[in-house]
Amino acid sequence: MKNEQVLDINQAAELIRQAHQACEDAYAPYSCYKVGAAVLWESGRITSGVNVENASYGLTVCAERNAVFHGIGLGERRIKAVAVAVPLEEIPSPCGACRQVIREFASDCLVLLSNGSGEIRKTRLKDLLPDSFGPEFLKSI
Ligand SMILES: O=c1ccn([C@H]2C[C@H](O)[C@@H](CO)O2)c(=O)[nH]1
Ligand SMILES: [Zn+2]
Repeated sequence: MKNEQVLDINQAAELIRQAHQACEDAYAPYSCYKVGAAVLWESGRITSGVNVENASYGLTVCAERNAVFHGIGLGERRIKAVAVAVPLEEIPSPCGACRQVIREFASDCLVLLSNGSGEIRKTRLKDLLPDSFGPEFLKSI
């Protein structure tokens, strides 16, 4: 049940810092809504990502998914926590697609949402995506 563990305060601060730092490189020329995300894996590694928009709007990929996919490509499989940061007043909230992608690698995990003033909303994947569908459902097939 490692996913249920509470994060060390320094790890949480570092995760949020990396999400904010990533946010600076977000590519969001159409929405101008820049997002940075950082994922803490069970290994202790942190990967980050930004939203990448496209002139063909539907090809846009969120910061959260890019941060997760970066870790998967490095061999990571278990997410411990995710931080999402925006440089605005409104605290961000991951979209449904990103919640489901995080769910693939964590049945539950800490989710830290931070705005431009450094305010933090602390929540959990289970609260953001209740009664979720995940890999275990396919194990009996
Ligand atoms: O949690 C979120 C919400 C939105 N976006 C991106 C997608 C798009 O580029 C822009 C506006 O939706 O923000 C993210 O990266 N993460
Ligand atoms: Zn998303």
